[in-house]
Amino acid sequence: MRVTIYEVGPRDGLQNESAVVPVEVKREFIGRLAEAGLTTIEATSFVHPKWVPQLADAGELLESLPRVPGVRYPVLVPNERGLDRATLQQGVTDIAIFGSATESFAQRNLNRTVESQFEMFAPVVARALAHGMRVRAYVSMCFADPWEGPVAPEQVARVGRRLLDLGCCELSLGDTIGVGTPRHVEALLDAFAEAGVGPDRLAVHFHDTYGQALANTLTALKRGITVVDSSAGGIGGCPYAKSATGNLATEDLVWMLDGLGVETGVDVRSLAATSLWLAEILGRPSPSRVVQALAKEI
Ligand SMILES: CC(C)(COP(=O)([O-])OP(=O)([O-])OC[C@H]1O[C@@H](n2cnc3c(N)ncnc32)[C@H](O)[C@@H]1OP(=O)([O-])[O-])[C@@H](O)C(=O)NCCC(=O)NCCSC(=O)C[C@@](C)(O)CC(=O)[O-]
Repeated sequence: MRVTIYEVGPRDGLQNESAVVPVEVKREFIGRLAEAGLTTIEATSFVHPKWVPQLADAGELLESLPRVPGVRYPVLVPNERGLDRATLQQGVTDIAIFGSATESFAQRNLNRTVESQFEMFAPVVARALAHGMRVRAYVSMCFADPWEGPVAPEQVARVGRRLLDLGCCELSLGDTIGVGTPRHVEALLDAFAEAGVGPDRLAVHFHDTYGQALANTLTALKRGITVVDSSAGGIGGCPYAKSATGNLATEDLVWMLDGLGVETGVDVRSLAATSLWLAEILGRPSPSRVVQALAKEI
């Protein structure tokens, strides 16, 4: 078995830093992630720079990224303006749109209703596919929403199905505020199966607020999912969902997968060294237990 790790640290992680990280640091971070063996590294976002100033340097960053054979750098794109900006850059081959399962988050994150988000995304996906790009979709607030409480799995599956039907090749299921447990994961995957979406088209994206991300990931793997999102050192969050903390740490994920004999191609020690380097720059320790444990021997 092989699991593809979809690294989101440079985007999901750095978008939530209070300080703006210099473009040179981002470039070195991404280069080091590729050296550690990660092959899918979500680099940045072409969202409105006023909404996420931390990623306002998206164009400059992409221009200067090392082109490593076999390494892809997907970027978030919410709308046609974002796609215009992304396609100005050489070598953008993968984009991701990001929808919400709930009205409250759709409004706060996209300034749209759940229904009108599809109208915004449809031309983006059509144009990106015509350019030969690969398009992923996210659906956020898959288990609960800070303003609306628990979210019904069927509601998430309905939104997710519509995002996939736009022509996206993969749907990443976001536990944006990190409250889900394995039982919720089972129920959500049942709802997707019911809606005709199997694990081959799904990825999982767990924030680790309540320490459940690894257990949730294992549950998803047992259900046949083979693409897992995580962020180096466990940095991350979402600026429009204040209760969101970091993603599942990539080191915690790799440690578990190594132990299970599942191939990832990632060197956990090299990755932890990068997270320690970044933690020094960010001025606070990595929340990852594996990074903390390896710090003693690196
Ligand atoms: C979607 C919008 C743009 C709508 O924002 P809006 O204000 O409704 O935009 P608009 O379409 O009304 O346009 C207003 C102005 O913004 C400009 N504009 C419009 N779009 C862009 C763009 N792309 N780049 C640059 N400029 C842009 C546009 O050109 C126009 O300029 P004007 O004509 O007034 O001079 C805004 O809500 C936005 O940027 N939202 C992004 C929020 C975000 O990035 N959140 C974090 C990522 S999602 C996440 O983290 C969750 C995830 C994916 O990790 C999964 C999980 O954990 O659940």
